[in-house]
Amino acid sequence: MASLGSLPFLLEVSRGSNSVLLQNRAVCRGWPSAAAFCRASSTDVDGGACKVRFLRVGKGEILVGLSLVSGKKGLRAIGKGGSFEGEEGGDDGGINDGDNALQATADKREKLRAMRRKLLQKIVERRNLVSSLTNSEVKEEENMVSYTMSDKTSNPNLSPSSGGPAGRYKDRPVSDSFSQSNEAMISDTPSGSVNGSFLNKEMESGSSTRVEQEVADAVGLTREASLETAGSKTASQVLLESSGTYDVKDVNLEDPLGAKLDSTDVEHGVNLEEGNMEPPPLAGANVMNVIVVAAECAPWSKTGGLGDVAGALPKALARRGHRVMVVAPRYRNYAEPHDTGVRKCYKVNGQVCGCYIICSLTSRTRYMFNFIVSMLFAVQDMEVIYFQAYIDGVDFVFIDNSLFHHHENNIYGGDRLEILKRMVLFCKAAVEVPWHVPCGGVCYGDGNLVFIANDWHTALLPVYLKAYYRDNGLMKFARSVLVIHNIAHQGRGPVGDFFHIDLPDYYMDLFKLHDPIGGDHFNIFAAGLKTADRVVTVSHGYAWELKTSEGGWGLHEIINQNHWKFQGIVNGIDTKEWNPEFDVQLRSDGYTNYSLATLQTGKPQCKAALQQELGLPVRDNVPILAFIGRLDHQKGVDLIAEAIPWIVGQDVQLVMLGTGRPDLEDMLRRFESQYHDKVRGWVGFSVKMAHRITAGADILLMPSRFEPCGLNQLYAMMYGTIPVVHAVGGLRDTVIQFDPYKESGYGWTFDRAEAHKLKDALGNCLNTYWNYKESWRGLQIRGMMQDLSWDNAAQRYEEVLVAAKYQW
Ligand SMILES: Nc1ncnc2c1ncn2[C@@H]1O[C@H](COP(=O)(O)OP(=O)(O)O[C@H]2O[C@H](CO)[C@@H](O)[C@H](O)[C@H]2O)[C@@H](O)[C@H]1O
Repeated sequence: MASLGSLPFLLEVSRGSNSVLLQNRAVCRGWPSAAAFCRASSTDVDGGACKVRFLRVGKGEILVGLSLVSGKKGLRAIGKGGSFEGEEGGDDGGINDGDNALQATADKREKLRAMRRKLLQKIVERRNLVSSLTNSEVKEEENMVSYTMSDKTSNPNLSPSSGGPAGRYKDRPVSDSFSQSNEAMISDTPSGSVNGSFLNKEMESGSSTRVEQEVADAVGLTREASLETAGSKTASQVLLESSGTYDVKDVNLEDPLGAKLDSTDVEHGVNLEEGNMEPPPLAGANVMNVIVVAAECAPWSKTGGLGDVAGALPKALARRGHRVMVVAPRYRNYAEPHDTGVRKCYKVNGQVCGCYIICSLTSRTRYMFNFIVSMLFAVQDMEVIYFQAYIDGVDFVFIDNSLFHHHENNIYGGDRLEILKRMVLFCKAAVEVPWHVPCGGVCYGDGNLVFIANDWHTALLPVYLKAYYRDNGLMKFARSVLVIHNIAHQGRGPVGDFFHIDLPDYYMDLFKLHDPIGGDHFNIFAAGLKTADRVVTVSHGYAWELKTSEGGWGLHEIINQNHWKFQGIVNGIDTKEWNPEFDVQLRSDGYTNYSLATLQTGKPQCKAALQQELGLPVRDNVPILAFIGRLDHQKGVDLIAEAIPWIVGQDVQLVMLGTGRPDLEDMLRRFESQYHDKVRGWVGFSVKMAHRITAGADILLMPSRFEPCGLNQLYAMMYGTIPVVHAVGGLRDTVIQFDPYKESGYGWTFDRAEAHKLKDALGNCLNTYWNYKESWRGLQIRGMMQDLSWDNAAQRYEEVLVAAKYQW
């Protein structure tokens, strides 16, 4: 029995030759006087000897070692009144570390203390720097706001840089959210970096990498173990924790030291609790490295909802404590990311040598066929350059190659083989990012790693992960999750397309799908669904629909066969980008920000500004109906067209914004010229107008034939705009029908994608708008009060990531 007094301690349970059981390690920290306990899971101790040791990192400078040997399940070590004892067959062998070990550990501890002193010194220096900058920051923020208000540049996303403390962005355009994030970084970060988010990260990591290693050394862990122990914490978190300022309340949360030190550092007089401490990760012990791979990512590239999700979900995952990266193609020269200097070559558009050999071994004819294919489509070594930026807690990595250039307005454009070539290169380059691209000085590595691929464009990633790496004993701990945003697009082609994706012959079956009409074809989504460790879709309603022959678009059987790994999670929204209170698009041209408290004045002002901007009669008492979206069959814009004679017969105004099918674009233009006093059809992609219409309109129409989730109805509700939707997919999940008796619900729904159904629902909606003002206000308030943020969804995603991680 060893007395510990009342000092902080770390209890570490290990088994066999591993000094640390990374996945099943049980750690206990706290004060021995409390009844702290550590329970090792049965897999830790069943049938094997366990060693338990205490590491003390406190002022008393006492180290106590103690061994427990147990062949039984449920080993427990219980601390009571400053002493520890083994239970259930545990044998408290007493202190068994020799003097030498004690001396070595004492040395390490001394090293740690020196590091901590150095670190605290840095914190003091940086804090002083921050306070000296505070005044100038405030001024510069004001400047930036006024600059943005007068901004009349054509790109709605860009406003001139404040040229403020984020000196990195000085003298060049930077999106408003980036300016904000840089400012937030400057004020939030305990170290008070003045160099903008990316430099801040670099600064943190530059020193933290060293410190991490030293900390790991000091407690006898390998570097990998240390990184994995710290889970996916950012370098700054590791730093803070190693400096003892991390107030750990969750017993599952692990850090290399595990010691809670006094928050007031006597030597330097720094009260760390007053600083901007990062709270413990919400993900607890589940923190991991997450890489979201998508063909588009807002605000850099966006054709629709996928861009929004790729821009927002990662931030929510990062807020939970995960180390998160987004990988997207670099379609043009973006302002924020910098060249990492990393260059790699990947083969595209043909067979790899290994594949030729396999083919030649199996069949002479196949060899000949491959040979001809390779003659027709020469194998090319394409060099990619990796760019990187760190914004809002997320690493954004952009893959550069001339194949991607100038495609930001035409991401899925070009002929089938061109798109395929882009996606092959993108997926090949993305899957190796965790090996090659240092983010904040440290690569993600492939342990504790989950990729999140999105739609067919990146559905090759799970396949490459398996075929190139896991089948060959590499990336053994990396997993993949595939998210279905829209099953209608699948990456289909003739079977011969298989020879462009560089996979061994025996992978062909994954891609081959029989179409009742077209016969056998090549299908990328099918292969991704079969290969991914988990599959998610973006609402519960759509998850159900995908399993039906009507909703699965030919993939329902595969989805049903993989039911066990399939799940619906309703999208969230970026409540910073899409929030009437902070929306930067509402700060000029007569628009105004508003909240629930100022809804009664703010929204009418936005409405008047919208009418003014679009040249519609400025009238407060006329409801504005809006449609925003891609002009295609999915979105049901033709149902609005069918209902237009009835619509224009009402005292309403109609505003439609969209791009897509040329015939539907023409239709918008025609409506505008035909009903010029009531209808506006804006053909084009304008983020600014999407925000302004959402704020100024009273009613949003979403007659989608199918809608996996739908984001516009969520944005509408946040802005007090009432949705009228076809109850399908995610629209059914998110828009609850208004009940006038209970005064509940968020809008109107109709059950079939037919024009008369739309008219019925819209008629009821307009009746309420004109005659039941209180009910209308109730609808607005309920909609605005919902928590539609990504935080809930991120938690659900985390469950999926964990399930994937532990799947073998
Ligand atoms: N002309 C235009 N100008 C400016 N902005 C425009 C625009 N047209 C569309 N947008 C914007 O693009 C986004 C569209 O999001 P949606 O979720 O409605 O659609 P999408 O069908 O692309 O996404 C797919 O993926 C998402 C994400 O999972 C699912 O919600 C959805 O159901 C599924 O079809 C919104 O941010 C909208 O404002």
